Amino acid sequence: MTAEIDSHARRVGLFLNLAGERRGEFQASCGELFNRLLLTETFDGATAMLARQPVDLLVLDLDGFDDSGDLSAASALVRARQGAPVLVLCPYGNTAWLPELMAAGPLTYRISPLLSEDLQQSVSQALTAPLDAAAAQQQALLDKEKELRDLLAIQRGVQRALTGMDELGTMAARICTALCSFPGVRHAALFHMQERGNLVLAAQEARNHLDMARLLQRSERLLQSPLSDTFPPLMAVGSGDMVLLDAPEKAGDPELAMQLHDKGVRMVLALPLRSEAGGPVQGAVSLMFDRHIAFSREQFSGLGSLAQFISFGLAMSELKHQNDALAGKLTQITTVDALTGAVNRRHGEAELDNEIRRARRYGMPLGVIAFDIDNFRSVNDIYGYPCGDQALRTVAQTVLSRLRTSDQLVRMRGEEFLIIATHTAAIDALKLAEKLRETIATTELPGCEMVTISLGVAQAGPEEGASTLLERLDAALHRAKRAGRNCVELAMAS
Ligand SMILES: Nc1nc2c(ncn2[C@@H]2O[C@H](COP(=O)(O)OP(=O)(O)OP(=O)(O)O)[C@@H](O)[C@H]2O)c(=O)[nH]1
Repeated sequence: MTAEIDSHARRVGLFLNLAGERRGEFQASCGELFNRLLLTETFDGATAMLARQPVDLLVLDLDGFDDSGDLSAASALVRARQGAPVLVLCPYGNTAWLPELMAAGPLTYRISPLLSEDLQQSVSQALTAPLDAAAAQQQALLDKEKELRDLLAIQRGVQRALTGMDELGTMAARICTALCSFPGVRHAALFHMQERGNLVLAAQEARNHLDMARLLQRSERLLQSPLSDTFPPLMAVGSGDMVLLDAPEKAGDPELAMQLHDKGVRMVLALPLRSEAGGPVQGAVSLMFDRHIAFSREQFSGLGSLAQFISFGLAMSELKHQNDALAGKLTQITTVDALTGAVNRRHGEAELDNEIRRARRYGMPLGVIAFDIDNFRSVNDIYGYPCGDQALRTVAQTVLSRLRTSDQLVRMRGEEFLIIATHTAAIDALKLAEKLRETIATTELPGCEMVTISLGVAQAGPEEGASTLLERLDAALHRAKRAGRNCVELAMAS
C-alpha cells in the first residue's frame, strides 16, 4: 500500500451501479483507497446507506442507467449529499446528464470507460480534503472568476460575429474564429442542417491543421457518415444533446482516435443548435481542446447559452435569406411583364426618368428606341391569340438577347416596346435599331409566319423630359409605319 493510500485510511466510500461485475471491478481497483467500501445496486439502497452512516465519497457510476427516472433519482442523491464529495462516472453518450446533475449540487465527474489507474487517481483526488480550506476556497474563487471572464470574452466574440446578419457561410466562419479564442480550443466547427436532413460542414477554424472534411471524408450528408454514432458533433445532432468526449479513444473508433491524437486533440465538446427548447435541431458546434478541462456547472450553462445564441443568429440569417428571396420575387412580380419578360410600363417609365436624370448629371448621351410589331392584328386573326402571345414572347426575347445588360426593354402596351440604351448617342442607337430590325425580320416564329418591326430612334436632348422624348419617338415610329413598315426612322431634333 502506498503512502497516499495510507493517508486515506478510515475513509468510507459508497459505490452505486446496477451491475455486479462493475461493482466488483471498482472494489478491485479502488477498494484499498477506502477503509470501508459500501457497494449498492439501487438508488434506494444508496439512500438508506447514506442515512445510516457518514460517507466520505459517493461514487455514482451511471453506466447502464438510461432513463430520465434514473437521472432524477441520481440528482436526488447528489442533492442529499449537501456538498459532501460526489464523483460521477458518466458514460460517453450520456454526457448531457452532467449539467443536469450539477444543478443538484457540487460534484466532480469523469467520463467512462476509464482506465483503472485513471479511476484510482480520480477517486484519490475526490477523497483528498484540501489542507488549507481557506486557500482552496480563495483558489476556487479565482478559478471561477477566470472561467467567467473566458466565457464572457467568447460570448462577446460570438456576438460580434452575429452582428451584420451576413450570409450563413460568412457568419459561420466568423463564429468559428470567435470560438477558437476560448482557452484550449484548437479547432472549432459549425455544422448546419439543410433541407431534407442534409447535415453539412458550414465552417471550421483550425489552429492545429485539422481538416474536418478530411477527417469525416465528406462535408455533406454527414449523418450518413460511418462516424455518426461515434463522433461528438454528429451524435449531438442525432440526439439533440450535448456530447463530451474527454479522450479520443473513448469514442471507440481507433482510426478516429489516432487522427485526433495526431492533431493534439485531448477533448471534444459538441453542442446541438436549436433556436427554441424542444425545437428541431439546426446543427451543432464542435470544439476540440488541446487539454482536458473539468467543466464547471457555470461553464456548461454558459456554453449552452452560447449555443442557443448561435442558433438564434443562424435562424435570423436564414430568415433574412428567405426574406431577400421573397423581396426579389416581389420586385420581379411588380416590375416585370409576365408574358414577355420585359420591364413593365410603370417601372419602365420610372427607369426612363432615372436614366434621363443620370445622363444629364454625368453629361452622357442616352439613346431611346420605340418599336412596334407590324400588322400584328393579322397574326392574331390568322393564327389565334395564343400564337400571337408566343410571337410577342419570341420577339421580346430575341431583342433582349441582342441588348447590353445595361440596356432595358420595356413593354409599353400591346405590341409596342421601348428600349432605353444608356451611354448611347443617336448614331449608335440607329445602328442598334437597324440590327434589331434585321434580326426580327429573319427570326422564325413558332407556329406562325415571320413578322417585321418598325422603329423610331431618338437621343434625349440636354434639357428634355420623358414626355417630349416619347412624343418625338412616337412621331418617328408613325413615319416608319407610313414609310411602309419594317424600317427605322430617326426622330426630329428636340
Ligand atoms: N396575342 C396578343 N396580341 C396582343 C397583345 N396585346 C396587343 N395585341 C394585339 O396587337 C394588335 C395591335 O394591332 P394594331 O394596333 O392595329 O397594330 P398592327 O396590327 O400591329 O398594325 P401596325 O402597328 O399598324 O403595323 C391587336 O390585334 C391587339 O389585340 C397581347 O398581349 N397578345
